[in-house]
Amino acid sequence: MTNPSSKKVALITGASSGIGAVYADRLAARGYDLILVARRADRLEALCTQISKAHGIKAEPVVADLTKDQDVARIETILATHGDVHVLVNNAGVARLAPAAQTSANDALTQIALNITALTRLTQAVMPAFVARNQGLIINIASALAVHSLPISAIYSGTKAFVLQYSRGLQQELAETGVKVQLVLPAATATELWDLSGVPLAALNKETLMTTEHMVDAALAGLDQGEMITWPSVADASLWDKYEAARTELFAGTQAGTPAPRYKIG
Ligand SMILES: NC(=O)C1=CN([C@@H]2O[C@H](COP(=O)(O)OP(=O)(O)OC[C@H]3O[C@@H](n4cnc5c(N)ncnc54)[C@H](OP(=O)(O)O)[C@@H]3O)[C@@H](O)[C@H]2O)C=CC1
Ligand SMILES: N[C@@H](C=O)C(=O)O
Repeated sequence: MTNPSSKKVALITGASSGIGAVYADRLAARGYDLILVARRADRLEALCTQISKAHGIKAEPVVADLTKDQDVARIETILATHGDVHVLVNNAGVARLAPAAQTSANDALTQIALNITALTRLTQAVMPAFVARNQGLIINIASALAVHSLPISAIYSGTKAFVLQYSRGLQQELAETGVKVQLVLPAATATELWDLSGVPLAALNKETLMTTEHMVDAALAGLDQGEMITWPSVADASLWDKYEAARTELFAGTQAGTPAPRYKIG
């Protein structure tokens, strides 16, 4: 598939609501044509009409259920062959917040399929074209829960920890190329995700809740400032540096080759 206008295209997953819909608006305002992916065709079509009028760009809805193999394969094909896709926003995600012991296998696998498998497949599909062009941007939406587990978030936190480590690894692999991977770790943001998760939005402390507009604008401001890891709500940026320093020291401590003395072995 080739775009005859050769305009830069951003493909955004989970664009039918919440954070993804605001990314669509903001990237259109920056001049990108859009491919918007989600399951709800009516929402996608309305958004494409509204955004293309507002910003004078082309916006195409692509209906896909990214927990289904054939639907992910269709999006992989677009990413691998389109030629004008310069930005992939891996935003589609789902949370089912409940103790793991009370979570059905289906709910667990849905979170893994969407938050991990689809994100990985789409990233892997677009990377060869980006690397060949030595240009491209992948924005991976993780969560503050990537570094924190609650008694109701074992599976969700696990999926977001994957996004964190996968993105960090890619950043190192691609460091000498023109391909950028931005990892975004939002905290609670006011979206439909909450009511679907089992924890109603109304139950959250409003003071800890960010608007979607603030979240996306902060993430894009971080990107413009050259950040590859963006914590939209964290005021003290040195906290991540300290976390990284402690993590690096811990990893170095594992490279001993013998049991730690406290285990009194041999
Ligand atoms: N809200 C929050 O507090 C936080 C959210 N995040 C992350 O932000 C991202 C966006 O979530 P948010 O905007 O909050 O939530 P929303 O529920 O508003 O948006 C989720 C989007 O994902 C799409 N989606 C869900 N299931 C599928 C599927 N099977 N196939 C394709 N698309 C699907 C939905 O569209 P449709 O139903 O039409 O398919 C929707 O567009 C997620 O990755 C989430 O984990 C991270 C931290 C905090
Ligand atoms: N999606 C939210 C809740 O689980 C989050 O990531 O904070």
